[in-house]
Amino acid sequence: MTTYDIALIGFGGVNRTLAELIPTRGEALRSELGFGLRVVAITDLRLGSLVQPEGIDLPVVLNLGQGSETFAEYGGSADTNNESVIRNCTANIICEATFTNPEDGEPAVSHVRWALESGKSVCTTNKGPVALRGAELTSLAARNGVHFEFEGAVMSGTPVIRLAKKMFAGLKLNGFEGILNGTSNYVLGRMEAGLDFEAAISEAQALGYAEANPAADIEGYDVQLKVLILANELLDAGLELKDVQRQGISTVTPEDIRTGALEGRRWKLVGSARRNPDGSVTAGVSPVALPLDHGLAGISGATNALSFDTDLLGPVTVSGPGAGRVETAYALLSDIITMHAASTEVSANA
Ligand SMILES: NC(=O)c1ccc[n+]([C@@H]2O[C@H](COP(=O)([O-])OP(=O)(O)OC[C@H]3O[C@@H](n4cnc5c(N)ncnc54)[C@H](O)[C@@H]3O)[C@@H](O)[C@H]2O)c1
Ligand SMILES: N[C@@H](CCO)C(=O)O
Repeated sequence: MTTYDIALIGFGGVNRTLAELIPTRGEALRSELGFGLRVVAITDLRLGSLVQPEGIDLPVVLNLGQGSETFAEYGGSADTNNESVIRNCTANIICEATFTNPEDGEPAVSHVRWALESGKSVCTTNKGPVALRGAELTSLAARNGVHFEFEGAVMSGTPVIRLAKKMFAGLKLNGFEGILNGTSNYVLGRMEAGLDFEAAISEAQALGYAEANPAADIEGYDVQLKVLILANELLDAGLELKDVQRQGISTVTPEDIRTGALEGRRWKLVGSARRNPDGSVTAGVSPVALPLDHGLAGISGATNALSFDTDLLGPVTVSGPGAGRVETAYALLSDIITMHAASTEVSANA
């Protein structure tokens, strides 16, 4: 039985939930999928770092983080020591779930680079490294014979990136449009129900949907990164962040929402990309008042939906959770399952 040792970089909502899933889903993983998981290192800005090659006692560390205590009181350090932990710990897989930085992706880009350079596979839900350094990190992983997986960077655990890459073979993808931010979709829905903007954002934060700085959700930065990821991964668009036009929902007023409702329209934040006749790709994100019979108009709460425009099937739409701690932790698990399946295939063919 294979056991993968993992390191959790960032111990907030997503990686904590992964740490909760490991004991609860551990038996099913072992019996159904043929591998076990053991956490051997954790780093976090507030807690510091803890490295235990024999395996960290997860129930103990899951109780930390409410007060001012750090890992120093548990045999670790109050400093994150990210580079040394990532490079030197015994983990096979690094799960990167620190804050998304929409400007340059740091320090997560460095976290991923250190891991891949030291022969460790990486799964991440962090959009920064994937959107801003995706091609470079994918090729670094290939050069080092390890994996770089990031399904949770778009639509949390709902499979869209792997699904499109694996299942659309033989089809031509002309573009996509979708609702790709759970927080703004939740906020627009709550405003439609009469709640004010700030109260709706507070609710989305409490539910674990919002970014550390919710302006990233509200001003469209989060969807801009997701559109960039999808355009480059699925349309081979070769775009940079500045090529994706961005407008968020802060300009949508309660009055716009009321007027839209009277006209049979619903405001949604829509991210899209389309291949032009000359082969180039136009991509962007903006709020749109969709007619109620539009396929995306009925997507509510933190649910997301992505409609792919294919040549032989026409539109193919995937809908599911776009945010949430459990949903996103599952994305990391699905990345590890993918890595395991790839390793098993290699061994079978050897
Ligand atoms: N929560 C969701 O629904 C969701 C969905 C998809 C993707 N994501 C992405 O997943 C990542 C994690 O999300 P989350 O909800 O867990 O966020 P969070 O804010 O709850 O947790 C992030 C954690 O990272 C830690 N951290 C920040 N910088 C660090 C550093 N340099 N070194 C070590 N630790 C550091 C913070 O202390 C915090 O505990 C983010 O990039 C987010 O964009 C989240
Ligand atoms: N803050 C993001 C998390 C998922 O990337 C959202 O609300 O969709």
